[in-house]
Amino acid sequence: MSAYDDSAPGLSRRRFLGAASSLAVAAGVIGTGGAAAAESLAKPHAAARTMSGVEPFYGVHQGGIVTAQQTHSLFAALDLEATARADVIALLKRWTVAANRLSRGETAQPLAVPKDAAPLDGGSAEGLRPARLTVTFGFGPGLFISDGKDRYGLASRRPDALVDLPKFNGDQLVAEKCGGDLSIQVCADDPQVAFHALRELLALADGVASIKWMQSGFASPPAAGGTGRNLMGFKDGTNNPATHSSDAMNKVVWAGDEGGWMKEGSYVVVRRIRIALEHWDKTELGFQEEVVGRDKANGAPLGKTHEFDPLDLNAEDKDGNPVIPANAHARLSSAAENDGAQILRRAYSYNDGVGFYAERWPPWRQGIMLDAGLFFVAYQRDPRTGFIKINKKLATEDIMNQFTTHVGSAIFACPPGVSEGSFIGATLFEGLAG
Ligand SMILES: C=CC1=C(C)c2cc3[nH]c(cc4nc(cc5[nH]c(cc1n2)c(C)c5CCC(=O)O)C(CCC(=O)O)=C4C)c(C)c3C=C
Ligand SMILES: [Fe+2]
Repeated sequence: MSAYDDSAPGLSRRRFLGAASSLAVAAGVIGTGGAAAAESLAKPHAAARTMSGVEPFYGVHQGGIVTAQQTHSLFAALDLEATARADVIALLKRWTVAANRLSRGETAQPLAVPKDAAPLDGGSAEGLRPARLTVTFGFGPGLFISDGKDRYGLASRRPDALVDLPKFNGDQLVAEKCGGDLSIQVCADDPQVAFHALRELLALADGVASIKWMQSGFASPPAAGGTGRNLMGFKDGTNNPATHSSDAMNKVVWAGDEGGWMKEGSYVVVRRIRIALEHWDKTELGFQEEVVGRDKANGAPLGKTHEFDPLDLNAEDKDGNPVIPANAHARLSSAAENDGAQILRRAYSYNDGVGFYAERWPPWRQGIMLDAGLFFVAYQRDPRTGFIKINKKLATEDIMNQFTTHVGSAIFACPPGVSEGSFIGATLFEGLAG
């Protein structure tokens, strides 16, 4: 049975209801365990990585960050329409209750309504398994200040680390795929469970916030286990910091005392990066490996044998040239080349069909190209010393830029996890009137 085998004796969403409360109790115990929680969330037993697995919603940290990556993801950014802070808080309370229910395999709201009323849950996940659903909420800069206006009296609580992202060299950002006041990322091992959850959460936002953009993604685990591959065919995620190490996560991912109300939360930067796959697929294998700086088959750093061997950035070939080229992606993104900067990557590949292109120069080619690539998702304790630091270098020097274009971009503060009886983002509003 593979780690994702659905034939394991499991519970459907309906049958699951009875078992959910005892699991929720167990989740509460894990959730108060701090470092232990991070460790157990990051390394689920193989049995838990079935469609029947439940990821607890309540805990010190939000799920979906150090959680072992699910196979499907939907990331949605919303714009706030509410004029009153109380309406925002009420939405966050509704989302909390619903996200907890959904992650346990229940409907977003109880179903009992009369025949002449619309059901409170669309029912598209009825009979499906919980599929390790996680819901991760984020607050964009617009929650704190929008068009210079302090709409909700929260401007003074904007975290210093929640900066507006600078324009990077080569950015081709499309406004419709950028920004947002709030974010919801749902991840699950079943795409229907993920979409159902997102739909229900969006419905609960009616009149308070509306969707601005959405990005779907997929990440398939290899049959033999280990690191998955991106659409370029390379193992992607090898040199991520260890999610099972609470020391590493406290250093790289979770905000500390400096974060104030964000303590135990994290900052997410997302980038929709289109990859010229037609061009890449015609590129010689040896050059592909020089672009990445790693062996395509086994993921080892160039000059090394095994995937997890450390990069030797000083190694030279017999002619004195660096074994890992000066402009290789793995070199330029490494901590050693970025004053120690590190991020936790949790990217998903995307496939959005095809798009038309026309070149305005001889020989005047036009045609259809795949619209596919990487939905890059990076968590960090501080984006200024994380994503921004690393991407400044990549944007100007990375040879991979020949094949990639950043078309979407956003940043969100993902508040700490929720304890039972509280609501997502509660620490932001502590001590404020109303
Ligand atoms: C600013 C951060 C990064 C962007 C943007 C980015 C885009 C991007 N990356 C790949 C594929 C790979 N990336 C790999 C390593 C890697 N990438 C980043 C950062 C960004 N990548 C970091 C910090 C690292 C780790 C560097 C290190 O310490 O060794 C790899 C190698 C395998 C691995 O370690 O994961 C691949 C492959 C693509 C396709 C892409 C945009 C489309
Ligand atoms: Fe990368």
